[in-house]
Amino acid sequence: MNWTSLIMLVQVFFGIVIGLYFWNLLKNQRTQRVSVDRESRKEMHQLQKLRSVSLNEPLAEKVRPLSFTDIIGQDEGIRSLEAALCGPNPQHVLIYGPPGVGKTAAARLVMDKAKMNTNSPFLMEAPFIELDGTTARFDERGIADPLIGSVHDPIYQGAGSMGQAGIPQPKPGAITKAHGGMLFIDEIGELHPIQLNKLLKVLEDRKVFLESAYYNEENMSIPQHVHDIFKNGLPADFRLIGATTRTPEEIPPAIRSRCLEVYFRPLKQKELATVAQRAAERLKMVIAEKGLDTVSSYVTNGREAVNTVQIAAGLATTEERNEIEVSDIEWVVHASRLSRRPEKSIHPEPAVGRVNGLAVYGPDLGMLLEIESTAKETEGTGMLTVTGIAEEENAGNQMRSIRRKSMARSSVDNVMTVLRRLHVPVEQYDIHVNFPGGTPIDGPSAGAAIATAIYSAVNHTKVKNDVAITGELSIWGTLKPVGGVPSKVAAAREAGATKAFIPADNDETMLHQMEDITVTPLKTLDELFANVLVKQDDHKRQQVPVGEAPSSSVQL
Ligand SMILES: Nc1ncnc2c1ncn2[C@@H]1O[C@H](COP(=O)(O)OP(=O)(O)OP(=O)(O)O)[C@@H](O)[C@H]1O
Repeated sequence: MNWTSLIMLVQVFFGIVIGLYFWNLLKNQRTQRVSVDRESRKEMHQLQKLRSVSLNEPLAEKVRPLSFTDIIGQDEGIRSLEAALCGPNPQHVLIYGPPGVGKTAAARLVMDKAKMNTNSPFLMEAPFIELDGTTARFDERGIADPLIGSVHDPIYQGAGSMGQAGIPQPKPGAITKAHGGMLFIDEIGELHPIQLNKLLKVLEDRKVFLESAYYNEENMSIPQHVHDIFKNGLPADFRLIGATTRTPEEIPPAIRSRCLEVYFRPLKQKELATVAQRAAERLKMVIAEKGLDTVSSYVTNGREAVNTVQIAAGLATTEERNEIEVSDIEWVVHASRLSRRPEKSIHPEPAVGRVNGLAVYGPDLGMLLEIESTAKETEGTGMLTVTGIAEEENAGNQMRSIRRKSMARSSVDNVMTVLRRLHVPVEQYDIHVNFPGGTPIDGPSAGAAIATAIYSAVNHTKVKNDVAITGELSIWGTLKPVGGVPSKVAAAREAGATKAFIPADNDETMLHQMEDITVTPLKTLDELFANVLVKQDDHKRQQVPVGEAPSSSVQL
């Protein structure tokens, strides 16, 4: 055997070895693919089997509002929503309101309404994307950001063929999916502050730039579309609808200033009964008037009304009835541990030391705030006791937080100064001011009402029972403007008051258009006393001893 044939033999040998290696590699790949295909077919079969099974439509779906007319009691909010989004120049919107009053239901319907307007920039195929602020996870490393989008870097498992080639892959977030349409973020106030800041930037730029340490613009193996995304950003031109149960003050001003603010209000008892009635109709059930009364006096919002009817309907159906009985509703309210709504209403008679103040306890949520005061003449210097208020409060924001004496307590001190200026001998009395009801009260807006209660107690003069008062009191005795006056006046009317006294600086035309209540703007405490205290002739002056509870006082 010569050298040539030996070399050929070696070449053939290596050729066979290399051939066998590649053949083996291919075989392995094929076997792998066959087993992946087999596995995938099995999974697909399983998936189809799962999809073939479906229960009937959940009751919650059956009663979901299908048009704006199905949403009860929110005409004003819906009107603002339509004005903001259904015209030729749609704007970003923030919807405030308590839980379960129809914010989500309205937001889901507004896109269809907008598309009906031929001048609307939303195309027929415009997307409506929903995201929940409470579950939109914030990931500092930006590996997965469902809101803004993220880049799947080649180091991560499952980066696929692009990953193996060292290519970073941009993954669009909700803002890009909503491009050309609307992005609805429920509970927007729960988003992480950094997410909110990023969102703000997107609202400005109408596109989003993603970043990756693995991106290199010189890298020719990176596909054209990836280069384009890193250079020009992903489109994100949408209109935002944010819904929140928080108050406007809790939402960053930068977001608020870019949005039209819309308010959904709590539902009144009658409206809750209508929601319950409609839910029963949609479930093809009959419900008696008394049943509706029971539902509406226990539930606090539309969702609770609908849920109560659904469970009661379930009870009736299992007993093959199509009528929901009062006992079904009673069973549900007790099983759900619902308690009867405390209906605040004015007292039937005027009394000494008892005043109807007004407060707000959430966006657009006003309430009648009872204030009571007693005054007992004393030998020495009188003592002042204030109960039912918050003792201290936290103010400021996340950057700077301060603790201060409660504003309600400070207003009582201001009141004492004003009364001394009016020559009311407050230091000769032990005075007790109480805010009954169990909710710690805070804020300065009850100043005028507190002054009336103390003045009334010291002078044994009754306060009219059908009047309600709001207004901060300056130490000079003037009434200063306060927030939430329309909802406070509405709450006063609901409670049966026929006259509301507000600071002159809060005077608005809409307040005078309210039915069943007269709204009077005032400048000073003197004017207030002249209007709200019962004028009595000296001989008729009531004989309630100082400090004794008025006859019509509530038992706590
Ligand atoms: N004003 C209403 N009119 C009719 N139905 C209502 C109303 N409010 C709530 N509902 C019923 O309650 C369900 C839940 O309401 P929705 O999700 O719109 O409330 P929400 O204000 O968005 O509450 P949350 O802040 O808790 O998300 C609705 O699908 C509807 O069946």
